[in-house]
Amino acid sequence: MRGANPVRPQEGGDGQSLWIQEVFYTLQGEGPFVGEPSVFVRTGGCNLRCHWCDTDFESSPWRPPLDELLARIGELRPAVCDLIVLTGGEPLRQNVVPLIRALLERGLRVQIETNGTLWLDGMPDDPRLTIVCSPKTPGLHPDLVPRVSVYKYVLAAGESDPGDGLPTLSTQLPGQGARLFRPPPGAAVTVMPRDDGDAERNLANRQACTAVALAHGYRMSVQLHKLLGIA
Ligand SMILES: C[S@@+](CC[C@H](N)C(=O)[O-])C[C@H]1O[C@@H](n2cnc3c(N)ncnc32)[C@H](O)[C@@H]1O
Ligand SMILES: Nc1nc2[nH]cc(C(=O)O)c2c(=O)[nH]1
Ligand code: SF4
Ligand SMILES: [Mg+2]
Repeated sequence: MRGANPVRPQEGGDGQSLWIQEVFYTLQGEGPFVGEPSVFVRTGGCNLRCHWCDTDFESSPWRPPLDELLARIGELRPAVCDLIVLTGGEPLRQNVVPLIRALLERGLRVQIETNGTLWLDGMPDDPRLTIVCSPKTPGLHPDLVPRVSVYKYVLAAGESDPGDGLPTLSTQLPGQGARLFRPPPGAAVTVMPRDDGDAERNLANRQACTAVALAHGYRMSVQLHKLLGIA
């Protein structure tokens, strides 16, 4: 929300009802499953406030019971799609473990998009659960790090470290220096150009991101959905 959202702490709760911004059927536009038909579940609220965040996650009053949410996912999901993406806002801010368990029990795959600062006890350890972490802070939750499949860094021109190409500025405070979390050796790293809402800057961000990917051997992900003009 371009740094305009309230910072909300992690909620406890039994996960039997969740605050949901939207549920929609689209193509995964980012990361390891890019291009795959997916049902997105966007949870409300976030525990961070990234000044360049491109997403609204505060405008929905919907807090359905789990069964109602699962029914909505079922309505939107054609049989050809078995991928559910949990995003937000910050999906691990709420207790999404019961939702994840219910989706896995239905034979579906689940991918989480997370900022990596939170964790939930009882998170299933299932090969059909994929955690993609997009670091925003110098530190991540220690229990999350071993569960991350891919680290996906958002990059802007002139804001990456010449040593490893990864971000050098704070995502929370415009213009402030910060060395964001660095992945463990051998971890899968994807870089993705930041959408600054300006064609010229976005071109520079894509060019810078391409150069970093080529120089450091990272995978490059563009936000496919924005190129296609879909949600
Ligand atoms: C809106 S966030 C929600 C999930 C989680 N809070 C996170 O940050 O990973 C989903 C993805 O969009 C990325 N993102 C947010 N704003 C962006 C922007 N302006 N340009 C490119 N990617 C952006 C985030 O880094 C993250 O990978
Ligand atoms: N199509 C599409 N793919 C996405 N991948 C991550 C997204 C997000 O906002 O978490 C996103 C999104 O908002 N739309
Ligand atoms: S952590 Fe994710 S949802 Fe929260 S403000 Fe940053 S990019 Fe947006
Ligand atoms: Mg998005």
